[in-house]
Amino acid sequence: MSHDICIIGGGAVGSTLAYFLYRAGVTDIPVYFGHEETVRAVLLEKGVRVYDKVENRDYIVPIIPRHYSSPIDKCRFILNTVKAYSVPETLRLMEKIMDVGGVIVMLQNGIGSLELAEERFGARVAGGVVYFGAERVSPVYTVYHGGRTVIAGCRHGLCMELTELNRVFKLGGLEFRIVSNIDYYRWLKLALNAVVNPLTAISRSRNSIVLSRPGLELASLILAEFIEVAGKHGFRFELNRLLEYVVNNVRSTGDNYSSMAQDVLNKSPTEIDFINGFIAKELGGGSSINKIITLMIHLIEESNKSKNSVQ
Ligand SMILES: NC(=O)C1=CN([C@@H]2O[C@H](COP(=O)(O)OP(=O)(O)OC[C@H]3O[C@@H](n4cnc5c(N)ncnc54)[C@H](O)[C@@H]3O)[C@@H](O)[C@H]2O)C=CC1
Ligand SMILES: CC(C)(CO)C(=O)C(=O)O
Repeated sequence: MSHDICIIGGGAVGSTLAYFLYRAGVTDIPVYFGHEETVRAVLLEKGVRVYDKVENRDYIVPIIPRHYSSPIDKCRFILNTVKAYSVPETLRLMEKIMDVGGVIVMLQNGIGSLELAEERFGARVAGGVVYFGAERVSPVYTVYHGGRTVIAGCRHGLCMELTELNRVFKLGGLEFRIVSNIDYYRWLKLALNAVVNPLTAISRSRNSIVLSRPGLELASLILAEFIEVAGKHGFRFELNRLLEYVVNNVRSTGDNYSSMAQDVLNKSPTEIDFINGFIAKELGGGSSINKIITLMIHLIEESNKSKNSVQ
């Protein structure tokens, strides 16, 4: 079956994107899930439920649920919204469902997922950074907490096809902005996630915890190292402006549990190696704050796996 837009990963971000497409009048979006039970639950609900906290309204978003092991569509655009650690499992699926001339948009936080997809699909891949907060309350229920922007672009060429996504998402109320320097925006987003995600995961708190005194002190320490690493890659950032950017973004998603806090609360693996772990590695070893934070999150992951964890 031929479709314009398909989504891989019907979690918080995938469901929210399906919601904005639904608002634009697109109702036949195949969404690929990781579990058969979720496919059945979506069929039963006749869609995924999305609560728009900004509007204080609940929606059943009609989608076509698929299991990732049964790739039966041909898609012009593939929006990949699985977690970074699940991306390798989706490479074969993307190969099967990408139409001739199709474009993949990799929307994971951190560094590594876009690179992996580019290795396989070359210039047919775009990167995207998501500036909204969404919480997966159950496999078929997502709360959208606010923020209305996705920034996307290709690293090898212009990807003019993306203008079509810009048009359709705009109709639904989401700004899908296309840029020629997507790497700059990926680094900027890395700064935000390096602060918000581990601090909320360690404290098991909503994003607004970052605005507390110790939150902001830790943010400065994390960002100082981030600036050093970004500089080595040719991106210059200034600490006070980065802190201001983090504070503004935390304010607009303050009620959200970051994706990493959700992972920790759900006892799932986290994306720490793609975020703070990446920064620590690029610093070249030693006992950096990003290294310590990475180890702390790994410790929490271990504790979540073991019986020692307090329920
Ligand atoms: N939740 C948020 O507020 C934000 C999340 N992000 C980023 O977006 C990405 C997705 O995050 P979330 O939506 O929060 O994650 P999530 O955990 O809610 O959703 C991921 C979905 O992918 C599915 N999945 C796993 N393996 C799969 C496979 N092989 N095939 C198909 N589906 C598979 C899972 O079952 C799940 O439904 C992450 O990189 C995250 O860091 C970025 C900005 C905001
Ligand atoms: C923007 C933010 C911090 C929203 O929670 C996010 O990217 C995430 O949760 O991973």
